[in-house]
Amino acid sequence: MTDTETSTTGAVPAASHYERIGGAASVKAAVELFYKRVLADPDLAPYFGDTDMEQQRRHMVLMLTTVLGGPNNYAGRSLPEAHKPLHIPDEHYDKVGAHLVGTLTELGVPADILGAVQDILAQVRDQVVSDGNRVGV
Ligand code: HEM
Repeated sequence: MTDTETSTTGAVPAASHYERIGGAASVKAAVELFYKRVLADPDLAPYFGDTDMEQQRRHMVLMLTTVLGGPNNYAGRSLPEAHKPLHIPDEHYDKVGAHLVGTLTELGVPADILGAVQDILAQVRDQVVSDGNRVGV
């Protein structure tokens, strides 16, 4: 048995992905690095032209915390509400996903947690991408 599984007595609960990567400080570091990468990407930066990046980072920290099994304090908009008006094509979704996975890889996140994040990226794609032209293009 690994130290991440629940013990047979049930006395030691399994650590969440959130706890295993180092909790709040690690998620905050990951989100900062992630948006640095996104804003340095000329295909993606224009989406964030009118966005308050402080607030954006706060929302993403809370969302990633929840996704990784930490405390659920996310109170932002739903993924479709936030993204459908942006008309994001699959190719830009793929780039954002690659930046997220690349960031987590760079920070040394274990492979099983990376796999779980990739599964979630596949599950929520339809809530984020949409057909049609990008606003302003
Ligand atoms: C799994 C993928 C994604 C997740 C989990 C995610 C998460 C979030 C969250 C939590 C917010 C804040 C919502 C709020 O303010 O209430 C947000 C907003 C935003 N996202 Fe994403 N996002 C994803 C993919 C993308 C992609 C692919 C793009 C662009 C290519 C993008 C562009 C934006 C922009 C521009 C905003 C801010 C909209 C505004 O300023 O009103 N997101 N996203």
